[in-house]
Amino acid sequence: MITLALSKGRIFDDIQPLLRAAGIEVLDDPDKSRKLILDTNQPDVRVLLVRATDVPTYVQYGGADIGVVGKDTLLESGSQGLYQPLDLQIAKCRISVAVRDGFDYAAAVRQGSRLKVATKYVAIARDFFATKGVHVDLIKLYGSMELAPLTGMADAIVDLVSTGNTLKANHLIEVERIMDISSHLVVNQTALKLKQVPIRKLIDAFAQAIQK
Ligand SMILES: Nc1ncnc2c1ncn2[C@@H]1O[C@H](COP(=O)(O)OP(=O)(O)OP(=O)(O)O)[C@@H](O)[C@H]1O
Ligand SMILES: O=P(O)(O)OC[C@H]1O[C@H](OP(=O)(O)OP(=O)(O)O)[C@H](O)[C@@H]1O
Repeated sequence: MITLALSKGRIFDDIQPLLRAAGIEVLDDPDKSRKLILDTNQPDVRVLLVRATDVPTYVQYGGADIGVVGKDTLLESGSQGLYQPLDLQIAKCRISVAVRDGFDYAAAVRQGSRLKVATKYVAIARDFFATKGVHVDLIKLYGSMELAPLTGMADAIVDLVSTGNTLKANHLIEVERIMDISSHLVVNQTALKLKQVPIRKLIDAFAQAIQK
């Protein structure tokens, strides 16, 4: 049995074409069912639905053999002991710094001001600003980061950007791109040894499908 950990929503949706290319059809619809273990058309492949941030944990501790997770989550929460064989090139976005329209970020950086930065990505933000030599006070949030500059709680946010619509709708401007993000395949190292043939087969099928 191969157990694949996926998060509901964007990653679940975007991985479907790659699963199909590997001959795997998920039989349940996570939007219609409350089931957390989903069957597939392959009797020896099942899908676990977990929170995006929990995917590395399930794979690390062997609750799942493989998983699909954003690079942002891997960088932020660590990827200890995980084999990362493939960039799946799905759920593509970038992680950026954004400020309220009208806030002079360049001047603040130039003057060496201490910036208040709100983010879910504290580790990534700390690294980024440390490399730039910018002093920051980091405020950890779990969502709706856009509100922090709007309410005066922070000068800037570090968050994911894709179309830019969320920033635009909240009168925020992207001022720096920290890095590009996509989702990666992560594999439990013991599972890779014990179930080498089916896992390699799956990795190869995904790799081929990505190239098409
Ligand atoms: N707007 C976006 N466009 C493309 N990819 C995105 C976007 N937002 C997030 N992602 C990617 O998809 C992954 C999963 O995002 P999703 O919104 O499903 O979970 P989450 O809400 O970030 O996690 P959690 O439920 O654990 O809080 C993110 O880690 C990121 O890599
Ligand atoms: O540039 P855009 O295309 O507007 O995408 C960016 C938005 O996408 C993500 O939120 P998501 O849609 O995952 O909502 P959530 O964080 O509340 O889950 C991210 O946190 C941004 O808010």
